[in-house]
Formats: sequence, C-alpha cells, structure tokens
Amino acid sequence: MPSEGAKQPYVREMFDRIAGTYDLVNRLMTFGLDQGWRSRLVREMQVDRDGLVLDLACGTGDFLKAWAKQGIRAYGLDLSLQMLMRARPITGVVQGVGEALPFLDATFDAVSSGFAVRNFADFAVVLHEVARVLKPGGVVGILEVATPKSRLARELHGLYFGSVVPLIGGLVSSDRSAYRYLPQSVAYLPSDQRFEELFAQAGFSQLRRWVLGLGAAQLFIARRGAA
Ligand SMILES: C[S@@+](CC[C@H](N)C(=O)[O-])C[C@H]1O[C@@H](n2cnc3c(N)ncnc32)[C@H](O)[C@@H]1O
Repeated sequence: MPSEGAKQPYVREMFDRIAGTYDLVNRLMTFGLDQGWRSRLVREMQVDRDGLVLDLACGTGDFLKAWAKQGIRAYGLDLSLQMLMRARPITGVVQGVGEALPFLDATFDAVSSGFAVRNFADFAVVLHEVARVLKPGGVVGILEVATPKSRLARELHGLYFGSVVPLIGGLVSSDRSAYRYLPQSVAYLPSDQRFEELFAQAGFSQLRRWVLGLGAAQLFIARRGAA
C-alpha cells in the first residue's frame, strides 16, 4: 500500500497501466452486475432531462454511457489519462483530480461517482469539492464496493475478493500488483457511520443508502443543502 502522500501518483500510474483491460476485468469480476448497479444509481438520482451532470473519476466512461442512455448531458473527470483515452464519448472528459475540481461554484445539477471513494487521496476534501460545484439542492450519487455484514457472506466475499479477483485481474491485465491492491484498498473505505459524518460535514442532507449484490456493493445519494 502506498504511503498517504504517495497515494495519488500510485493510483494514477496503476490505472494508466490497467486501462486497456479495465472494462473486461470489471465485467468478469462482478459477473456484469456492475452495469445494473450503475443504472440503479442513475434512476434513483432522479435528475431532470435538462440537468447537467459531472461524473467524477469517470474512468472509461460507463456512467457517462448510462447518463447518455437517459438523454442527460454529462461530463467526465478523471486522474488517469489512459482511462480517459478509452472513455466513450471521449468529448466532454477532462483530466483532473477530485480534490481540486476545475469548475466554477454551483455548476452542476448532479455529480455521480463509481468505485472511486477508496482511490481518492482525500475523500473528505473531494466531498467538499462536490458540494461546491453542485447547485444548491443538487444531488450526489456514489457507487462503491462494500463488505457484507453476515459472517458467511463476509467469508465467501473475502475469499472471492481476496483470492479469485486478484487471480483473474492479474491474468487478464498481466498486472498482478494492481489486482492485489484492489482487495487491500477496502481498508480505505469509511465505515457506515463515518460516511454519514463525511456527507454531513460537507453540507449534504437527506442521505440514503442501498446495499446491493448480497452486500458486495453500496449506493449513497444525498442532497446539497440550500446556500
Ligand atoms: C475503479 S476506477 C472507476 C472508474 C469508473 N468510475 C467506473 O465506475 O468504472 C477508479 C477511477 O478513479 C480515478 N481516480 C482515482 N483517484 C482520483 C482522483 N483523486 N481524482 C480523480 N479521479 C481519480 C482513477 O483514475 C480511476 O479511473
């Protein structure tokens, strides 16, 4: 695991290396369920047709496609240039960091983000930035992995995530270290209570959480308070 100050360059280099096989490994790892989780988040966020969305840490653009399917305009931002080079549509994406968003205050109606909380160098700072670029009353939606609560499910999940995923990811991407980092990165996930505190501290209210995939994934939706 990288030291705190080295996390951002470490994560950028890792995603640059695995960008070419990222989509395939994602589909294999989640049995394609990740696409349904994305559609669910987009649906639950209830963004107006004429709304403007930022997909933060957009990677290869799966959420951009999900927004496009709804006929909603979305822009993407990501740290890794190689991930962005594979994003479709490639127009409307920009390289940058979630901790210092290159947008004016109150620009977006909604901000989505998938599987990035563990990867940010500082999620608390990112949430403040998200609140800043959202219009008052704007909505944030986050999709992340989770650890199942029941003992049996947690053990099976630990085995799968800790052994099978690094094996598949390592074989397909030829980058074993990247897919060893993946299960380890769960250590960066805030607890349920810490998630609540972080959203509240960044000025969000009406927080809702859904657990999906037998506890392997979670969705958060919250609203930015009025200015
Ligand atoms: C696991 S991938 C998820 C990609 C995409 N959101 C998806 O759902 O498939 C995590 C992404 O977060 C990006 N990322 C990591 N740290 C970031 C940061 N500080 N700011 C912006 N993007 C970041 C990585 O480059 C990578 O593309």
